[in-house]
Amino acid sequence: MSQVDSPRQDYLEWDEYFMGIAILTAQRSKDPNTQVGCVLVDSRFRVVAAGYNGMPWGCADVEMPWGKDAEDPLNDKRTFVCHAEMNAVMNKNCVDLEGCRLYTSLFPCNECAKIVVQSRVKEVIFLNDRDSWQMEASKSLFDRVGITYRQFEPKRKTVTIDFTKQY
Ligand SMILES: Nc1ccn([C@H]2C[C@H](O)[C@@H](COP(=O)(O)O)O2)c(=O)n1
Ligand SMILES: [Zn+2]
Repeated sequence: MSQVDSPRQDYLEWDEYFMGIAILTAQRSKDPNTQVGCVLVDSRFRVVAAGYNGMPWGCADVEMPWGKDAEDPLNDKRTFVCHAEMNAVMNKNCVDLEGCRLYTSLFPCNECAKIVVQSRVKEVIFLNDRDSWQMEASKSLFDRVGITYRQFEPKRKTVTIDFTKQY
């Protein structure tokens, strides 16, 4: 058996690891159009929260609207769905989120930005962005209060999870 005395080089970097968890978390979402995942990480690189977009607790997914109906807000998912970021903050397993980093697969909307600010998160790392007034409002809010944000720049294209492999 061959022995090596040097550490692995191909390990995941922190950003890849946490964004990977956010993307995996998004796979729990029932939204047929867009699945978003979010992870909160403390200053000691511990995951303290995770969330994905979904209907509020107790709502039967099959009874809720999943489309966007501009005519009838009661038949529009946007009226009801809880965003990944909000769910992550609500699900935190620590007392407060001051100084935490937030990893999200989609830039936070203006409503979640308010929650992010109030939680004293210090940095937002996002995978994708949208050209919308909601995201623009979030950026102006983050700029005002000094929350930094940056797009995740992957060094690798894929991370494979193979349930059939022996780990
Ligand atoms: N930062 C965000 C942005 C959006 N979401 C959720 C809200 C909806 O469930 C979905 C977007 O649906 P679409 O407009 O693409 O039909 O993503 C979120 O959780 N976090
Ligand atoms: Zn939001």
